[in-house]
Amino acid sequence: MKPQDVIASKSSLWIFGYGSLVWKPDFKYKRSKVGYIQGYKRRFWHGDNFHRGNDELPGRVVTLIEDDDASTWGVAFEVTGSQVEESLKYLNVRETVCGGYKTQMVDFFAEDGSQPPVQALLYIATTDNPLYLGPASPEEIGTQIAICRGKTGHNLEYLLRLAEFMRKSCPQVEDSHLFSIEAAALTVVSYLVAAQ
Ligand SMILES: N[C@@H](CCC(=O)N[C@@H](CS)C(=O)NCC(=O)O)C(=O)O
Repeated sequence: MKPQDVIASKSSLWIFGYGSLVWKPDFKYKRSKVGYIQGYKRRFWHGDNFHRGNDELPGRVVTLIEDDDASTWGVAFEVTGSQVEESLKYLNVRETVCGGYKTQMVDFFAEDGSQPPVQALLYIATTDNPLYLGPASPEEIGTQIAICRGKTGHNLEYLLRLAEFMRKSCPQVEDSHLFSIEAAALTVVSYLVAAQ
């Protein structure tokens, strides 16, 4: 059986989100927990020519970059029964077909320590992905996000919703990468508004 078939045959599965999934899972799930994964840092280094950008002006969305000293906070969603296949089918289109992400299993640690770590599926866009854009300054990334939009909406919404989630649900986490890009994007927006 292919790994995807093994996963889809499970009666229960945890799916970890760290980007748009934290604020817009858009699939049915039994329960969710805020928590983190170890060994990865979240970076706005993945391009998006569908949801939040297009071929001429690709947007910037997050992916995970391996870093033994880092952890990334987000939300894990438990899907059970028919929700497993339904969520995987939906996410395959949203994440893999439209977004260039691939699946990977990691250990998820719930914030409340209510359970030992559980294996969770996540979607990651690796550096060999044709949409990978790589590192850039907060100002460059913020400017790109401030001016891009795609079929799902503005790239700015993607950024601000993630920043809002981190402030509300993970206030103890200082994500300088995320918040420096947010500040840069809002500065660009203020200039664009003033120039009108
Ligand atoms: N895989 C990450 C990132 C997911 C992500 O942002 N994927 C994009 C695909 S490029 C998406 O679903 N966008 C939908 C949207 O922007 O509303 C997560 O777990 O949240």
